[in-house]
Amino acid sequence: MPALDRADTFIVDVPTIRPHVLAMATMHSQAMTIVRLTDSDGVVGIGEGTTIGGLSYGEESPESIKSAIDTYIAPVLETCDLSRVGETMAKIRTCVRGNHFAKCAIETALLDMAGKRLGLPVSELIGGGRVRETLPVAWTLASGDTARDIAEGEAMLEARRHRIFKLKIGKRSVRDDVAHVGAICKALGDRASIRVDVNQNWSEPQAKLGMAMLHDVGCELVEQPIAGDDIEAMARLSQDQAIPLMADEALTGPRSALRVVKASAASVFALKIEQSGGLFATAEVAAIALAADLGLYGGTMLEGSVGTAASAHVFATLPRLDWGTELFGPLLQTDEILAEPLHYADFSLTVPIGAGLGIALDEDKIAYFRRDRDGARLHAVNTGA
Ligand SMILES: O=C(O)C[C@H]1C=CC(=O)O1
Ligand SMILES: [Mn+2]
Repeated sequence: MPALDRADTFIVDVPTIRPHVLAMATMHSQAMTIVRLTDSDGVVGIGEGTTIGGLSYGEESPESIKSAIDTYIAPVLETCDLSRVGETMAKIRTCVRGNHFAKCAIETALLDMAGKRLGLPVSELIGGGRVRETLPVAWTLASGDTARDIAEGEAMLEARRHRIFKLKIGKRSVRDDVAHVGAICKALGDRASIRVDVNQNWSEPQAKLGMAMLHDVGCELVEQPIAGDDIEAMARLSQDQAIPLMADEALTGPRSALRVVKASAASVFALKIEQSGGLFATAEVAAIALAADLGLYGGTMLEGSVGTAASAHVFATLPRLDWGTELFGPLLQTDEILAEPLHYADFSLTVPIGAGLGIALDEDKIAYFRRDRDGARLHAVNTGA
């Protein structure tokens, strides 16, 4: 039986190509907690735990992901047959509550190992297996400046990289935000799909006003306008407003997905592997949405290439992907940590075909960007504020 030989975890900080302005934080770099598991047969698997703006997005931080793995999950792995992914994850769940991002990083690494052992891509080990080779990819316009966002959108269209744009709003007044979205819809809307993400920052009255105004300016979708735990208010908005409401922060795994469906609180689900608690759990969330005839969208926590590849393998198994994906995380970073970058072309990402995740780390880049290599080089700018 393959047992754990080594579990390495390290945080990697890579700068972003420009400030990324969200309602709750402005990012200047991304912090990725990478886990590398090696088993007694020498098989290696990698996974990623990543969030946005330190603790400003969710309940786990890069540091808490690392500490949950090092202190509580690795000792459980030492007692497991690592070739049995489901059994290993079930054992971890009995010892560790919550900590979905950390669990997702581990499950990703175990699936990478399982795929390498079997000679199959991870997408063949999830749900009903792979049904698509490429995924449409949105880009987030979030420079904080309308003219710069329009220029960036034009450049993306010209390069045939993206024709779906998500705008991050919720930081300014509703009217100022809608004016910003309206200007972008006017400039790009006949050639692109324009959506917004409020990241929970509106009250219900603000959301009522904002959603009605956004619909009028040509915006196609509103992601998580209000608090993700206010299912009743999401249901009122979803039923009363013409513009579709997409649930994001409200979805933290299959049970929450069922609650949202039962309340008719959203018409589209943003699927996220980390928020859901892993790749298998994401497939379960998707199954609930499909059974309820909701729209599907492949979301991101702005992971780097490891988490993005893992997400791509899950999204490649979805029979429907009505709203595309936003798996652009690696493109927001100034540098690539893979030996071979993921392939983006023709408005799409190609799902890797090799065994496991089908990717390999560039060890020199990892050595350069590791936070423990030369102290807190980028950490100060990575905490949100
Ligand atoms: O969906 C989120 O809330 C997180 C994220 C996705 C794209 C982006 O720019 O931020
Ligand atoms: Mn979102």
